[in-house]
Amino acid sequence: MNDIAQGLLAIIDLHGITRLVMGAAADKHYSKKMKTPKSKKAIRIMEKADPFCKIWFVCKGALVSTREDSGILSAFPQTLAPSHHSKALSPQQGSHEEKARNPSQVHSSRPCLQRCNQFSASDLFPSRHDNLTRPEAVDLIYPWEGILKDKPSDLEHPVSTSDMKEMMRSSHQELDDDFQLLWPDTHLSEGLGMYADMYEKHKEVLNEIEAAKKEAFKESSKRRRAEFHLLSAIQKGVEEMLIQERQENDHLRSHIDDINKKLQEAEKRKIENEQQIYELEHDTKELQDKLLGLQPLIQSLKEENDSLQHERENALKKLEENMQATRNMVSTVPSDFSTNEFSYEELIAATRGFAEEMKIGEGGFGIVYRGLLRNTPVAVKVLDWDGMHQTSEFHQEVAMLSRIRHPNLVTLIGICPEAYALVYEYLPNGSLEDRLVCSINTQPLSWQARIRIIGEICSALMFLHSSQPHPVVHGVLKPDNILLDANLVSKISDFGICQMIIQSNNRTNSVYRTTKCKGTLGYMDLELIRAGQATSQSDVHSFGIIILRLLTGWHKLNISNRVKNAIQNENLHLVIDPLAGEWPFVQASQLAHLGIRCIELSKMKCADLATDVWQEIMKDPHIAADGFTYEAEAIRGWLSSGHDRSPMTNLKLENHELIPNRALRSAILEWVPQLNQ
Ligand SMILES: Nc1ncnc2c1ncn2[C@@H]1O[C@H](COP(=O)(O)OP(=O)(O)OP(=O)(O)O)[C@@H](O)[C@H]1O
Repeated sequence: MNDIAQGLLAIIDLHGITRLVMGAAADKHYSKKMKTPKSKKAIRIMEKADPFCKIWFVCKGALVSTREDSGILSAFPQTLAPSHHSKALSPQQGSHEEKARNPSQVHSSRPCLQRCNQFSASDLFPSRHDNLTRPEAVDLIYPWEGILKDKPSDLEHPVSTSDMKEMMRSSHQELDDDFQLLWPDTHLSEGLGMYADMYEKHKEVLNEIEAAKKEAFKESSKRRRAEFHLLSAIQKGVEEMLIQERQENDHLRSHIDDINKKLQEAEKRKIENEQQIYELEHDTKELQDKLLGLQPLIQSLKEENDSLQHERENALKKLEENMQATRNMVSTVPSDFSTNEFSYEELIAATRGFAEEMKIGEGGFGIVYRGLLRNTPVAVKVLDWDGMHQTSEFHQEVAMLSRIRHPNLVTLIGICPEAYALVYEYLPNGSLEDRLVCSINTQPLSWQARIRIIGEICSALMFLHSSQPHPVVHGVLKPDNILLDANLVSKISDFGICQMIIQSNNRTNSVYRTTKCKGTLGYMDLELIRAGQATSQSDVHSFGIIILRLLTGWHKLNISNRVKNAIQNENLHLVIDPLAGEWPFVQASQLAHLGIRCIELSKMKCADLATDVWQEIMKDPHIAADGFTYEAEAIRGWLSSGHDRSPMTNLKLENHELIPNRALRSAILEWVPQLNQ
């Protein structure tokens, strides 16, 4: 409660205070001329305080003014006004009983109180208060001391409650004494004589009036208290309500602010979206226009594509026809065909007179020299030929062999009958044997290259075995006879030579072949050797051994039994050649089975690479992004297992698209029935 005056008023009402002494102004403002209170609080108390409360306003120890308890005094009948009837009152009856019940009210009804207007502060307060070191501090009684937290500045030195009570008691006593002086008992008894009855009645009436007044005052106080409590409660409620409303308003305002912000953002987004839609519509329209403009181009491209497709089909058809014609040409040896023949002088010039430094090596059939013939690098094989009398036969056989062309057969360029020499294309990367033993510190062949080479050898062998009018058998197939070109593409050399030599020497010495074919025993079937015959079965057997050699890197006899055991013991992974890199186990296992199968097939008369082996290698050839042809299932498996590099080149594949190799497929399909005839 910050309004002190209001607080004092409430306390006056609450406690029914009827006597109050309070400061009229701060001491420093005191002047003798001061007749009314100057402090705002004092003025307000004077104006608003309960009319029953009499107030003495003091300043610097002097009484400045008094506000009478006009409510009570005015309630008295005029006849009882102290100035007229003071002598009619019985001091004993009036003072003592009433003093006991409500001394303040009794005092207020005493005529002597009228004199208080003329009292100085020292008159009002007993002499002992004059001894107060600071009389000006006696401004206000604080029975409620502690309730008011802040004392007003002009009430800096309030008198204690006990002091004030004492002051009041002394004052009452003094007033009683005055009565005693005015109405001594002797005068009363004498004066009442004739008016005794009247006096008694008067007294009764006065008592009744007094009682009624008390009752009225009590009621009024009670009502005011109730009103005060009610007002306080209402005020408190209103304040709480206001606080709550303020909080709600704040909350509502912040909520509205949030909504406004969101609205603004939504508006912004809406504008952006509209802008985007507009741009998209614009772009769409532009694209549609462009598309319309491109329509003729698309149409012409479509037509071009159709015609190209048509051309392609025709080309394929032509290719197939050409292939067929080639096959017919190969199978039919024209009588007038003339082989490239080189003179002995030419060979001497090409090989620098068969110089030692031009010698590449020596095999079972003769010595091989490197040379440059007609600006072409060549390999010249001078045969160790002792059947001089059969020159015509040699000529015929070689002529036949020189017509056989296949990408995986070393091309026989020509012959030199004078020197019994064969002139071949030169293959710079040596033999498969050299690569397998990594001679001259060459890199080992990868498993991809090995699988490719197996396919190439199979293809070449099939071609030889299907040659017309009679099949060409290699007879001594081994890694030394498989040469590699600059791109490590494998080519079989010496095909037909063994057979030719055997045939030419058959009549004289059947053991010749085996003694001459050094290093071939591991690749030839002993039974076939004993039978003294080189057949396609012997080639299949050798091919099986070569497969196992490429798979394991072993150069051992009995290799097929060792691989078989590994398969049975489920430890094939222990026998595959680690130098070839990380073999895909499925392919490695397939190759192991294929190699063993070839060896077993060779024992049967019906062994056929095309139907029994090749079919397993290629059923549905597809071209991958690296340009190589693969079995569709194998290359799909390769790609789907996460590989993105070429199995052949190990370079990254540009894409994973596979194009069916229709030409090869149709060739295979055509081939197979022919082979089976
Ligand atoms: N066309 C060729 N180009 C390059 N080198 C060749 C060519 N032909 C053969 N050679 C090499 O000449 C050497 C001798 O080859 P040759 O074919 O006479 O014997 P071989 O195959 O090793 O054994 P055999 O003839 O007893 O089977 C080998 O090192 C071989 O690699």
